[in-house]
Amino acid sequence: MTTIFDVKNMSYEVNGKKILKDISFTVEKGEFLTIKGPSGSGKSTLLECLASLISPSSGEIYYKGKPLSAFDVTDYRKEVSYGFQNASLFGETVAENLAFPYLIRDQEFDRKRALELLKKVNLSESYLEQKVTALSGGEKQRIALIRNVVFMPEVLLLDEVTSSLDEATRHDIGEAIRRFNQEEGVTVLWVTHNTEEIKNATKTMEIVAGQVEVDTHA
Ligand SMILES: Nc1ncnc2c1ncn2[C@@H]1O[C@H](COP(=O)(O)OP(=O)(O)OP(=O)(O)O)[C@@H](O)[C@H]1O
Repeated sequence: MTTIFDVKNMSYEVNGKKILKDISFTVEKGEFLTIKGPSGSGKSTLLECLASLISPSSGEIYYKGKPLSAFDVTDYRKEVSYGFQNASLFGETVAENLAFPYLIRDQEFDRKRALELLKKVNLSESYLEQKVTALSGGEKQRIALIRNVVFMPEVLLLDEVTSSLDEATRHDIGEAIRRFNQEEGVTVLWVTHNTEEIKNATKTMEIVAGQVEVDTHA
């Protein structure tokens, strides 16, 4: 088994207040972990640390055995992709957004791959040429999700990506995430409170008073 994350005695402190208190846990390759906890408990803070957007105040996060601080951030982001609520799209069209991952890799846009991904989140091919300003919130969220997996990452970190959406859209996105995990082996860490979404997980983590409690689903 490959250990993806090994979090060792990590704390995160802001303005003298300890949000995460000396937490330790591991995440193995292919796991589907959901993270829950009361508002303000530190769920986003934890994901932001794992995404290398912020640094822990103390302790260390190892990614595949190497401390996060030793990685080049650009290389790291290619492997560990981060999606959040109300993710913003840019440019004019959906195609521009899905072409962006190719642009930063100096590669030619693969239209076929883009169409295949649209299908995975239940959107028709015509969406490729749609203007981003014409999309609904749920459509934007689906495009943002597939933009994260144009080049399949090793890890998907997701922060409440479905919380403002209706049940049907939620289901579509949840199903796509489940498939990325089961069919493509992506390791998923997903902040969500939705019981349907939690059911797909192999583990649930709860953050309570700065500590993590892990429940391995039997
Ligand atoms: N940059 C910051 N400056 C001040 N306080 C911060 C900062 N970042 C986080 N916090 C505080 O840390 C705590 C944890 O925030 P975080 O966003 O991680 O919680 P959360 O569990 O994701 O909450 P929610 O479910 O409401 O999104 C909160 O009390 C928040 O106000």
